[in-house]
Amino acid sequence: MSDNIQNSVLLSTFYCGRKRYRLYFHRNQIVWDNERPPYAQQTVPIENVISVQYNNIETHPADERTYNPHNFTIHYAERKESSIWRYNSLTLRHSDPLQVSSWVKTLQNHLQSFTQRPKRLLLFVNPYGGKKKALKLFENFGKPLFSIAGVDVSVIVSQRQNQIRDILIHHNLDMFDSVGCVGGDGTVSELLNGLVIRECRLRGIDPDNAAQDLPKPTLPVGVIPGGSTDTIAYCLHGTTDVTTAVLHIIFGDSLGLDLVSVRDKDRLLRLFASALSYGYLGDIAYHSERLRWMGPVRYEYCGFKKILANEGYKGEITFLADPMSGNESRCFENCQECFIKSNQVNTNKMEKNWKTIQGKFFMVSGANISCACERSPSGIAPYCHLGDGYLYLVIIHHTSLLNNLRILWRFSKSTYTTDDLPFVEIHRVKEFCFRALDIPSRWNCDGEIQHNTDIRARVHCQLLTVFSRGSSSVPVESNKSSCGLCRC
Ligand SMILES: Nc1ncnc2c1ncn2[C@@H]1O[C@H](COP(=O)(O)OP(=O)(O)OP(=O)(O)O)[C@@H](O)[C@H]1O
Repeated sequence: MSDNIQNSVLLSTFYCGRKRYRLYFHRNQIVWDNERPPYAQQTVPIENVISVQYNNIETHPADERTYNPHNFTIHYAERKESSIWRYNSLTLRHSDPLQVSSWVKTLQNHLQSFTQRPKRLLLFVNPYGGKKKALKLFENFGKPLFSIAGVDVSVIVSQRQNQIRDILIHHNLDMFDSVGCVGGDGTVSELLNGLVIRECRLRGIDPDNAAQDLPKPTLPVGVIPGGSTDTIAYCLHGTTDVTTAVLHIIFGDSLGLDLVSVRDKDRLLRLFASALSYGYLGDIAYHSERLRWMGPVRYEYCGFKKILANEGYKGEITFLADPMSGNESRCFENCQECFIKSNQVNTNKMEKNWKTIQGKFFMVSGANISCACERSPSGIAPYCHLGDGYLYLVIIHHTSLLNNLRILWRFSKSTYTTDDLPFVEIHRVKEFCFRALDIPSRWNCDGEIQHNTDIRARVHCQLLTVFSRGSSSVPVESNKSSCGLCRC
């Protein structure tokens, strides 16, 4: 932002209805206060302003719209509780049109300097996920806000699985400056896989060649929750509130999200953003898919059946470990850990410290983010950051049914810890391999089933740019008491 814009000062008195307000604009803050008691003052930073517009004069719908030179509206967002953002507006009136135009021009100039804000968004809507309400969610909460913000949104409602991925790989996207989706983790997964493969295609890179680095997609991504669990949206925004997610896209602020590639011997199977889980969670994903008609409750039903069965899966895990010493910070807005990584050249100079564990496991998970969601406010890897370049390998050895219930109960608490549970191991890793040694389970990869059991997973630091300001550091206590793990 240029110094001239930065230092501009405005001060006027306006009417809002019958109330008189003194309005200031200085150092990027809009402040208004009542001229008469009660003397309430409100401040809105310019970066929280969505748009500033003249009001229209009410005319016959057939007539051309004319604006009222005496009235204007400041559309802005304010943080309510914890991570939740809400839309608000302030309409002001002045008898002198010059006063109004000076405010409108100055504020609009400031907003134009936010060049990171999206103008032309390609938005995919998955009508099949969650409670099948994604389109309604967009129409009710997304469309009006994007219109106020002046974002031109092109909507594609997906018609089949993997269509989003295919469109992104094969179509010309030059007319868009951003892409987004309304859906659950599976929809986000289609989006990110499509974008990375597209970038490979454009740059002539073979994604199946593990020796080549995967390229970073150029388009930033917006994630609007519309699925069943919405772990990725929750970890990005600290909530699954749709309005909050839409406002995060409109603000245009972004952060780098790590992605993890999953390969078998010959090829790239897929990339994921939240978690890759084998055993208990893999089986839940597999069995619950056929019960989709039950809605999100299918996860509880399958989880309950699987936990009672208490099966164990023999396997071998080999991982490239990193000493986790002292790293118990959580990933919130303005995260220093992620910021440092965004400025670091990825040298991959880590000591090659491979370790192998063989055994019978209840569950093996590679978490790329904390995997927090409404029912598990800390997730399975509370200290995993969005863009730290690490995976958290959570290994739960096969144990008694009672111990399984203990771990599920812990996952549903915001004060999650496993230090006193000898059957749980957590390692911070860059890469891991898994080999099934007897009856195979499946992998649950961002909620999607992956049948190849023998895989190699590697993290790619901040490969995706996502619209988000991060979640608030004030944790929200879960108000649901059911088990958290089976829905992660
Ligand atoms: N039109 C469609 N018809 C059928 N399947 C679709 C369609 N569009 C997308 N899909 C697929 O639907 C599946 C489920 O979508 P999604 O993951 O978004 O919802 P969910 O499983 O209810 O939510 P979550 O993953 O957050 O639990 C994904 O595999 C996605 O690829």
